[in-house]
Amino acid sequence: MGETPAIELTRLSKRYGPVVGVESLSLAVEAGEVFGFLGPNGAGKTTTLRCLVGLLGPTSGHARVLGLDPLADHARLAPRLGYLPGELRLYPELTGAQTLDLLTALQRAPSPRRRELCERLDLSDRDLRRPVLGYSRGMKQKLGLVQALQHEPRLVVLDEPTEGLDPLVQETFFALMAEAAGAGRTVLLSSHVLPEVQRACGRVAIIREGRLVTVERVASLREARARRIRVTLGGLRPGRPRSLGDADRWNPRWQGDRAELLVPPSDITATLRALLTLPVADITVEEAGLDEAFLDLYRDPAPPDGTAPGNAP
Ligand SMILES: Nc1ncnc2c1ncn2[C@@H]1O[C@H](COP(=O)(O)OP(=O)(O)OP(=O)(O)O)[C@@H](O)[C@H]1O
Repeated sequence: MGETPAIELTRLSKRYGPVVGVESLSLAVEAGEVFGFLGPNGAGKTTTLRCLVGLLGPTSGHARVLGLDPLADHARLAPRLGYLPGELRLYPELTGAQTLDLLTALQRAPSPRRRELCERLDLSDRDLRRPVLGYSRGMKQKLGLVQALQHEPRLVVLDEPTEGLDPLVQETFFALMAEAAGAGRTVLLSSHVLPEVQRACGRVAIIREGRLVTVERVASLREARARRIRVTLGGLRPGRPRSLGDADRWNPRWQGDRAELLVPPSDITATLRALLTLPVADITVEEAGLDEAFLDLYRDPAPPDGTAPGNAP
């Protein structure tokens, strides 16, 4: 693409004393991408996002955001960056409108989209005149989204953006993401919910225990999903140990004489060959759900050197 990446992490590590937040994370997000950052609880998503927006400094390695250093160039980045933290802390006595004014001042930029966003996210003028102390969780999240997008930033960093939003508002959120992508803005969205990322993002990084597991196009993640084999064996003697021979390495789950196993597509032929040497009464093969493919990635052992395959746009 030739352009400076919107986000560039180079062996970024952040430790909290002895605790690893993230470890040697290298990643590039191109301008105009809607990029997902996916991982289980405690994987290091929030830590990475905080390093990107200049709220945390890395222990080693570095981050470049829109070609700038998030800490040293914070003032230059502020107008071009929108950030929705995972735990939005607001001053309870300020009204919604005062909160947005305060955040506008910190963004050092006008907020041409505020009214439109409030309307689309169903935050009425009456709501905006109330102190946020009385806001529901969903209303706070909507206010958070308005402030993250109101100044039309080049890059939007969203930590678990749909938390607390009802399904109707989630639809508006997805529409906003599609529009941002259409307008050439870059979005980085962290989540532990795969369908959300699948819907909004073109590429996704999967992170676990502070390390990058893989960076994939969402479409490839679908293709790479495991196959589920269900096999029924004939002639098993009660009380005798059950085995699928070589296919036991896929940890079959047994129920009577029937076993179920999840196998990566690359191993499906070899596994079927191994199974067909057994007294098979019945066998079926189908694609596993996308969630299961994703859980497989969560469970895989981390690569020893912190590198990950497929880290190319
Ligand atoms: N301020 C802190 N002090 C000590 N350890 C921390 C701190 N913040 C995060 N950690 C640790 O760093 C690791 C990564 O945490 P982080 O919050 O970045 O993960 P996450 O992927 O955002 O998790 P979640 O999905 O639960 O929000 C965890 O082990 C966490 O306990």
